[in-house]
Amino acid sequence: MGIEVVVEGLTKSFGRQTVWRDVTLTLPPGEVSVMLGPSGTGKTVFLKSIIGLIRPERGRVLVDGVDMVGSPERDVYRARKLFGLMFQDGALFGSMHLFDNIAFPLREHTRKTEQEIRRIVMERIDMVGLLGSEAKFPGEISGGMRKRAGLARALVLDPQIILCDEPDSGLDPVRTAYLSQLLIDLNAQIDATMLIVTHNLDIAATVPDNMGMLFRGGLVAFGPREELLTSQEPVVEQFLSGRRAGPIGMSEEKDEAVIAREQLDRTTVLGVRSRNVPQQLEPSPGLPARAAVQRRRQRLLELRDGATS
Ligand SMILES: Nc1ncnc2c1ncn2[C@@H]1O[C@H](COP(=O)(O)OP(=O)(O)OP(=O)(O)O)[C@@H](O)[C@H]1O
Repeated sequence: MGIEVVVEGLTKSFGRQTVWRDVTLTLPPGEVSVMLGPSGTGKTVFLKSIIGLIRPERGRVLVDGVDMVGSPERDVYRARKLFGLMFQDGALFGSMHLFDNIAFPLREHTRKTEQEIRRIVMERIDMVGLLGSEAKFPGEISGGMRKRAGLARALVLDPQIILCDEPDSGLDPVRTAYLSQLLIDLNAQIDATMLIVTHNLDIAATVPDNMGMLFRGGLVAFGPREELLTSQEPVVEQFLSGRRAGPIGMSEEKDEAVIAREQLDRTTVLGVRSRNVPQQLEPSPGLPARAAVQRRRQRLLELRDGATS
């Protein structure tokens, strides 16, 4: 089962620019969470802070007893092995074919034999639907396949926490839909805690158990999908409904084209801008049910009972 990630009072600045202040949230074990937010609000910096690649000035990120912000580098390095990281562009080595790209972390960080490495790599290649493409080079395959290869590489060390930075960037709507299904299928198969940073409202509406939103230097909301998708919070509501009027404006470092594309996304995803909660994706037929669903139900019941007692 995935590991809980507890973020407490996290503040990060670059010089005089505070990216975000006092961010507190918990990624529940094995659940899928999405972090939304206009461009430049610090979503990538947040991911990097969770894995200890960026050290915020204040706060803690607790992972398996290690504070990724304040613990000694050797402890952070050890805890980092619990993570799988999928970068925007797949971050593949152009000179290696897919098999070697995906095998790279195993050859770098373990003493496994080539036979074991082959078994693991082929299993992960199968999981992301790339069987038969292992001898291809990144330059010979589509953007969607490169993303899936990046995901396969993020999976080889059996991560208990998976961080995905804009997994949909550059993908058409159909490929994005396949990717959404793949993320849910992976969660059903490996029960890892997942955090996905995205602008894509289709992913936000159908994939995660929990959603959060960063805006103008802070976390405006984080909670169960049902709450966020029906939220009256002006920033969240505007972002999810795609209206121009509202607190999110041109100052959020977007150009007209980005705004137009995002608005198109939102209209399509949420249908006639209804505030109904879209259905969450289920694992593909033949796969196990997501263990997180039952745990989450229990967790939310306990939260509700705690609030009413
Ligand atoms: N190493 C760095 N040094 C200085 N400033 C940085 C550094 N990394 C990020 N920033 C700044 O922090 C802010 C947040 O950047 P970040 O990439 O996290 O935004 P984002 O929300 O992921 O944006 P996008 O959605 O466009 O990818 C930006 O203003 C960026 O310029």
